[in-house]
Amino acid sequence: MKNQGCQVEAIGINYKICTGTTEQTFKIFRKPPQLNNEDDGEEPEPEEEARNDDQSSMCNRVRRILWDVNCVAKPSEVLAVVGPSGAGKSSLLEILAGKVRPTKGSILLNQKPVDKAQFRKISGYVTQKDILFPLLTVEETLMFSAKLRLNLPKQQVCSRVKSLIEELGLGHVARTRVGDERVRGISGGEKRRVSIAIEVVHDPKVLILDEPTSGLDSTSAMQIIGMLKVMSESRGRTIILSIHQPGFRIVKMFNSILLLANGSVLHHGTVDLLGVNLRLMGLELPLHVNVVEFAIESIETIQQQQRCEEDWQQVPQRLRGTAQRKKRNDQGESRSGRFTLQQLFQQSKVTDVGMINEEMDFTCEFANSRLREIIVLTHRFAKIIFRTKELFGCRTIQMLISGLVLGSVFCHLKDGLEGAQERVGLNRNFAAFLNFLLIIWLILYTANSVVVCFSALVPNFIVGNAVISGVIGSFFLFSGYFISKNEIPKYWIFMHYVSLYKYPFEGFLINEFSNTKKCLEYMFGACLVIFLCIS
Ligand SMILES: Nc1ncnc2c1ncn2[C@@H]1O[C@H](COP(=O)(O)OP(=O)(O)OP(=O)(O)O)[C@@H](O)[C@H]1O
Repeated sequence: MKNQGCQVEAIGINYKICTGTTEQTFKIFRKPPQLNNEDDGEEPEPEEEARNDDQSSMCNRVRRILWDVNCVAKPSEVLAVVGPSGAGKSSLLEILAGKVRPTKGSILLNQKPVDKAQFRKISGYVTQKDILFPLLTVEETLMFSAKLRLNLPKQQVCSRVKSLIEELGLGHVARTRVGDERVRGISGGEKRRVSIAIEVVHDPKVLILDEPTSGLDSTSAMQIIGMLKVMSESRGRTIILSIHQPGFRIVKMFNSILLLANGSVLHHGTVDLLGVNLRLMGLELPLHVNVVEFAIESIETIQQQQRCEEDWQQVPQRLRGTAQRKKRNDQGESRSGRFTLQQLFQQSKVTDVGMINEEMDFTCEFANSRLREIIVLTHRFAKIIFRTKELFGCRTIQMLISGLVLGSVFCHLKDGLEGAQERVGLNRNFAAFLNFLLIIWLILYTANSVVVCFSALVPNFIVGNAVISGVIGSFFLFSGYFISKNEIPKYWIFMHYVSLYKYPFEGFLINEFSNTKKCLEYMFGACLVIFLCIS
């Protein structure tokens, strides 16, 4: 595979979510609604129209998350997405990473529509929340990630992981378990670095990071962004990251900034350009505040001005012209030198797309075969299971008890036909079929309710897991499916009545066989026993 860069471009991204539904009945069978062009004032595209039709009946409240977002991230550059909390940074990154489908707009990779599957192979995405295996050590976590994503000899994989650990300042915790809220492990900042390392280990062409510096001290944050900067410059990688309150030195490392507020782009360009625009608007940068921080702080003003502008757009053109002339005379355009913030910010949109080679070769396979992936994943799973001593112990005890119970139930079973259930064709009757569906539906809901009930009662996942499999298993065992009520030893009979499977099982029998006059036992070709009813 050639060492080429990737330009990632977002064009006209709109993203809306449905926050209220009218029809809840079939919601579980559908994807969460993400609604379209209700207030666009634009013709929906065919695909959107279809989705709209499907969902419009369900959604009565739509929330706009992103609105006409355009941006470009070039190879060898770091694009920082900034903005206040809730501005839509994470949503945009999820869309760029192909995790979420936008309501409208497209993502281009080197000026071609992105192929999601291919993009996943050449990119890395670090989510805002650290999703790690608490029982693995830092080194093991990275080793498994490297083994899955690299097709290199073990020695090289080890040395790459070791150097990454050193580079990210994780050397002192390399052999410490990651941990979670139950078992104390590495710190929050160290977890953040591990999450980054997992995605960096295979050296992706495009790296998308959602707040990589959150929870880090300023030195560590500097170190991380510095590492990403080096990655982008030396290897031509494209880095897109979101960040809150970057320091002076960090801001200097960004090649371009995308300032978001309320899902709209207020600035897309260099940091210097952002400073120039703010000054042109009469917003003087205070001492000891960097330009990005100041721009975020000034967003209130921008939003106010936007609202004024929107109101202004409502005024008829004729009146607007008169008022405009009056305003110019009153203030003197050249004296103030002020433009609306929106106008100025829009001017700074990046237009220089640069020279990108559209013929870049992206055909690459996964690093390892499916078989090897399964082996690596099985190894990891086995390690985790072995380390979950409580779960391992509970499962072993549970298996032993189940074995003993099974043995005690079936040890006196008679040979021959007696006690065995006959399996014959189901009742071919529409009412019986509907009844069958109803029973299935009831079983599903009953099982669901039992699980929810036990999950509320037990203290944690491990105990819950063991209890629920034991309870469900014994319910199944004593339901009458394997052994009839009369054959169950007296000391276990209570379980038959407690079993939640007994009732649907009998319901099925009644539904399928009652009054069907099916023959249950033949002798010399003649029917001996007919299924009339079940008591
Ligand atoms: N699935 C969803 N359901 C409801 N609201 C959502 C959903 N996804 C995003 N939002 C809302 O969209 C807005 C933007 O969210 P997003 O997480 O993208 O913001 P952000 O800029 O990354 O915020 P922060 O910096 O706090 O992480 C928020 O107000 C959030 O509540």
